Amino acid sequence: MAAVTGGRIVPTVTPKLFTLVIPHINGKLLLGKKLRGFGQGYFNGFGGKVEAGETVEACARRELEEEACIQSTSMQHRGMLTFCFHDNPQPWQVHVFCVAAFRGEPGVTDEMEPLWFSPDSIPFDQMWADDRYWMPLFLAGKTFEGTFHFQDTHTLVEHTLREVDLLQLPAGPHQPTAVIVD
Ligand SMILES: CNc1ncnc2c1ncn2[C@@H]1O[C@H](COP(=O)(O)OP(=O)(O)OP(=O)(O)O)[C@@H](O)[C@H]1O
Repeated sequence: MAAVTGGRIVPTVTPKLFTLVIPHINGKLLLGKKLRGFGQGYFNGFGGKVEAGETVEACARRELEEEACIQSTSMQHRGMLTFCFHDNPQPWQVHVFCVAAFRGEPGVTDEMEPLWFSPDSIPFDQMWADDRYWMPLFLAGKTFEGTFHFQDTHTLVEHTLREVDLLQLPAGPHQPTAVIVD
């Protein structure tokens, strides 16, 4: 993809889309211990890559069901996080959802082991380095946007974070585009 700026053609890289879904009910958070794949061993919300033809919201619902065995009955889009990795030209755009109610009983899957945490026992030392920055806004019911730069995948070197009034979801079903790196 390329953008035209002041008569010059500037190559841009379309971010890869992800979801991150966190039930927050009666003051407690449901997080999952990742049992395999990217971020194995970390506690995180539930989520994953948005598939071709899928909306971001549909991905959030699907991942919650696949990874925690529950179905959201009340979900709110609360954050947009951009992760930039020094060794990867394609940034990740992660849409964070808060689940206020669900059907079913959280259960362990081959990917995640769900556990409830009170706000003062969130295991930040076993979580992604960005989580400790935006989680207070999430817990306070705020809507937020942030960009986090990682070196060597796990080392956070720089970030920006701000509250926003409104977040925009990408319109319609996801249509991945080829990454062009200049
Ligand atoms: C760098 N700092 C980060 N901080 C907080 N959360 C992060 C994160 N980096 C990735 N995440 C989340 O981790 C999940 C990975 O998803 P991931 O398992 O790779 O996707 P998916 O389930 O589609 O893949 P498989 O089908 O298992 O290969 C996904 O929710 C994504 O938002």
